[in-house]
Amino acid sequence: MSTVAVLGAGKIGEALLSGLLHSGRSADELLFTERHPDRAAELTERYGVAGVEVTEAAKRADVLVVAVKPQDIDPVLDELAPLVGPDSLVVSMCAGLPTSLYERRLPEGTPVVRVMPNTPMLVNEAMSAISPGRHATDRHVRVVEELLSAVGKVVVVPESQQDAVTALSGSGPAYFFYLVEAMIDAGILLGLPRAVAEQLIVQSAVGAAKMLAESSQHPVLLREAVTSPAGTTINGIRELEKHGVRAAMLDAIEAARDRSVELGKAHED
Ligand SMILES: NC(=O)C1=CN([C@@H]2O[C@H](COP(=O)(O)OP(=O)(O)OC[C@H]3O[C@@H](n4cnc5c(N)ncnc54)[C@H](O)[C@@H]3O)[C@@H](O)[C@H]2O)C=CC1
Ligand SMILES: O=C(O)[C@@H]1CCC=N1
Repeated sequence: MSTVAVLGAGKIGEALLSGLLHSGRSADELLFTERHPDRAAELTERYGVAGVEVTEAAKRADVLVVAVKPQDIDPVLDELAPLVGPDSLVVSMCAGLPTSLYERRLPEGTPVVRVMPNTPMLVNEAMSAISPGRHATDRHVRVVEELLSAVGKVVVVPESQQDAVTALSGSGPAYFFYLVEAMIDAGILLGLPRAVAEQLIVQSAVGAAKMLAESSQHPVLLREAVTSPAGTTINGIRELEKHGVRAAMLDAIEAARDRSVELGKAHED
């Protein structure tokens, strides 16, 4: 088994470490770097994974997964440049950052694969989209596919689609959580105890997600099956339409895509 080092163990870095451990990987095959010592100590205590310096991570790991914020990428590239080369494999999970940025800043021929995962990796239900850079071969793509298949589903997409993917599945869980939050508030408005409202909505979300994943029916048909003629649901749908919820979703995801593009542009030469 290959050794994987996560560079920057924040929310997504932790989700990856935790998901890989869940999937049966041993803590000895995982490493991380983290600039905040308290955070590093917390993760080592929680998962038994060693926090190391980037030099050691580059020496010991077969796959280096960059999971710092896009705004923090410059020092990471400076640190990595003398430590990697054509025999390394660098995986970027940073929103917006193109593989060409890494290729420009790292030694010629360094293979880079861009990935957009999401936080359900914590429960082995991630959706990850991967795109090879200029020097990444089919073998590199397979290595990354195999790594991320352990923590969820994986698709390979052209890098030109990564900003859209980031807006849809990278940010997507936040929009579902937001909706759930709003529906729980509605339960409070109607006078239900908070704990009951939470249970009703969370289980409805789990059930709806399972139906989406497991039935072969289109979401429109699943919704129609809940919407009885002259019933309750259609009254609710009319309000959603009046408030432009569908248009709001289109605008929201377009705005997220635009921000991903902007994050990439901030690192153009
Ligand atoms: N949070 C999410 O749902 C998703 C995040 N991403 C991407 O993952 C990356 C990380 O995002 P989050 O985990 O949310 O951010 P975060 O802020 O929680 O984690 C980043 C971590 O990197 C550490 N760090 C920064 N510079 C470092 C350095 N030079 N050396 C070692 N550690 C360093 C920070 O201390 C922090 O713990 C971002 O680029 C984001 O676009 C991608 C998909 C989903
Ligand atoms: O909000 C962000 O920038 C990151 C990327 C996708 C999800 N979270």
